[in-house]
Amino acid sequence: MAKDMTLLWGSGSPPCWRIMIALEEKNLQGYNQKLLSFEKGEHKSKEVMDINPRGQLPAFKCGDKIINESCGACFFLESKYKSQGTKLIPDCDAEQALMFQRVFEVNTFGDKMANVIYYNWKVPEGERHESAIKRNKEALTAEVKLWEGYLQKTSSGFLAGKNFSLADVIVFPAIAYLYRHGLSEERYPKLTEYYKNLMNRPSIKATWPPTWKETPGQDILKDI
Ligand SMILES: N[C@@H](CCC(=O)N[C@@H](CS)C(=O)NCC(=O)O)C(=O)O
Repeated sequence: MAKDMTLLWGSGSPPCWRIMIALEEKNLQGYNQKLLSFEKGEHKSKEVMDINPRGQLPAFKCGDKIINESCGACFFLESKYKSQGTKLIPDCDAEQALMFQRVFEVNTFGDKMANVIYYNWKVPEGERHESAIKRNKEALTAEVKLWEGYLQKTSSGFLAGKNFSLADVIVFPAIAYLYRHGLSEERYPKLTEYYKNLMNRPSIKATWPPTWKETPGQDILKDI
């Protein structure tokens, strides 16, 4: 079953990680996988471009079906293997609505995070401004406070309802990325509790980015 799936991935990439968590949760271990290096430019190789013409990771194939968009791949896996492993879409309307809401909010969250973490990479040297850096940091701070608030309102410890769902599969890697880049554990207690609880979940532990185990993180988000 999992043998006809192929995932080309990069360590630490939240989009790649979410597909790996979904595969674990759906008991789809044993898929073909290849860890590629962003540093070496392997995401621009022919092998990747043949699957993902944007030259981005993840590049994911299930049989002859290509689903590179990480959220799409997670929904596809849940839909195809509904009754296998963890049920990731709640039945209850209210929980399902919240799950969809949180899943698609991750795009805004990701953009705001990238605007801070990758500012120097995205903006050429002559076009950089202290005012833009400050504005991006303020926007990310407001965004992180929003997620801290969401978690204050849930008693389950999950993002959408009583159980672990696609919202957690998809958003957890982005939250972990914040901590990897130096987010204060003290300033966001609920987010930190969520992060620390879920980091021990078997699907998350089994797929923890290998490079994160080997190298220290950065402190770029320490004043967020
Ligand atoms: N929307 C895509 C985004 C994938 C993406 O941004 N991948 C990044 C790594 S996290 C990448 O490959 N960046 C290299 C590049 O764009 O050249 C998804 O969610 O799957």
